Amino acid sequence: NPNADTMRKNSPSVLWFPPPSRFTRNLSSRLMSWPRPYDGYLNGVDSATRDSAESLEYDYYRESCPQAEKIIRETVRQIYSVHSGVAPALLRLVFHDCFIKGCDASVLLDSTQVMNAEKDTPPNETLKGFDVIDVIKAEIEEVCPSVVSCADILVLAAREGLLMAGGPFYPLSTGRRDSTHSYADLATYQLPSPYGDLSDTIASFGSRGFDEREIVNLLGAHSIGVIHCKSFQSRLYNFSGTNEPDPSLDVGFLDLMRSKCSKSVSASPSLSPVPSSSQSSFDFSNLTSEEPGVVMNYEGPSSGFGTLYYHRLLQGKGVLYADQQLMVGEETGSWVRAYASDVSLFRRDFAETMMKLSNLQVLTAPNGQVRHSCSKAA
Ligand code: HEM
Ligand SMILES: [Ca+2]
Repeated sequence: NPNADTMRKNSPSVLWFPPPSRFTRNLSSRLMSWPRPYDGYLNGVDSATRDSAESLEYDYYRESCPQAEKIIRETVRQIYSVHSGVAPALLRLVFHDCFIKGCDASVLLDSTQVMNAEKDTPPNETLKGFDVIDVIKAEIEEVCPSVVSCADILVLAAREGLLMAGGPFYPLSTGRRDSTHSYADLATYQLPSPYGDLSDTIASFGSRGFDEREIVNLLGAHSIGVIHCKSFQSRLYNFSGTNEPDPSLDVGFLDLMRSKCSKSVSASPSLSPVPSSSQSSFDFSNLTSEEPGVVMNYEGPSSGFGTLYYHRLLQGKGVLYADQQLMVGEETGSWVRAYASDVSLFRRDFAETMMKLSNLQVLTAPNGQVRHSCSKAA
């Protein structure tokens, strides 16, 4: 594909990571050339389904499975009490699901002989929380088999996790249905790259109906969780092939990040397999990774959801290039300042943008299905 080849040459800085071996085996060589994430794909939201969220219903399972939301809430709380990493894991999982063909649980499907799954693509290499969804689904299946969709479980569980992590609550309607397909090539090309510049990020979110205020707001999700070194390694040592660090990095921050991420990691990104959702022991150990990285609330858990992220951007201390890019735009920059100085504004907006994200392009009856196991189409 000469076209993709040219794009690759022209835009080395927006690539994700070199593909892991499993990916190499699974996907055709066409995908190896990895163009910019959005070229030719600015059709994220299909207008025919944009308003499908209106067919969701508040408390959709009140008769068919009244216990469902309680099971989700309690299971997430229990897991959170031993693994607080469940909150960021589920939040990111919702984002990666809803951005690719809407909130239809397409991200949860396993690869099969005939289909490469989203979870096996490079942008999803470090996604976690699949086993958490499996545990919740198994508990719900015991009381109401094949009634509650994986897509609903995912958005509800993420909301509960966020609440545990100190984030705001938001009401969610239900009645989403699950896809029968997983879209590996869309995930490969359309999930935002950590090396994307502001215009890439605006294009990606804009094509899904999010404006600049909402983008700045949603990225506040990077207040919690872990960012592994390989997601920002080249900013520290070899930015855009210059053999120099990213000049926009604060000097003290550069030293701090280098002390957490040694130069050698960049040469060989981990080829560890994507966590399997079909494992039998539910110890959730893959919610905590051995790989080097930075914990987003590294200055202390007491700082509260939201504030620190924006203050860091103001000081040139955004961890991802894409984070720091929010400061280069006039409008995005002023939203960073607004959220840094008004945490309740941030939280109110975050509740709203999370509702919007959770309702993106949903599948509702008679489309889609309700899976019995979230990693397999029914
Ligand atoms: C331009 C947009 C975005 C980019 C480029 C981006 C990229 C990334 C990257 C590279 C990581 C680290 C992965 C790793 O090293 O393992 C990460 C983590 C994370 N992202 Fe984003 N992200 C974006 C937007 C979002 C949004 C909109 C949300 C949710 C609303 C989100 C939620 C998270 C969370 C919670 C984590 C931590 C995950 C964990 O600890 O398990 N991100 N993101
Ligand atoms: Ca999806």
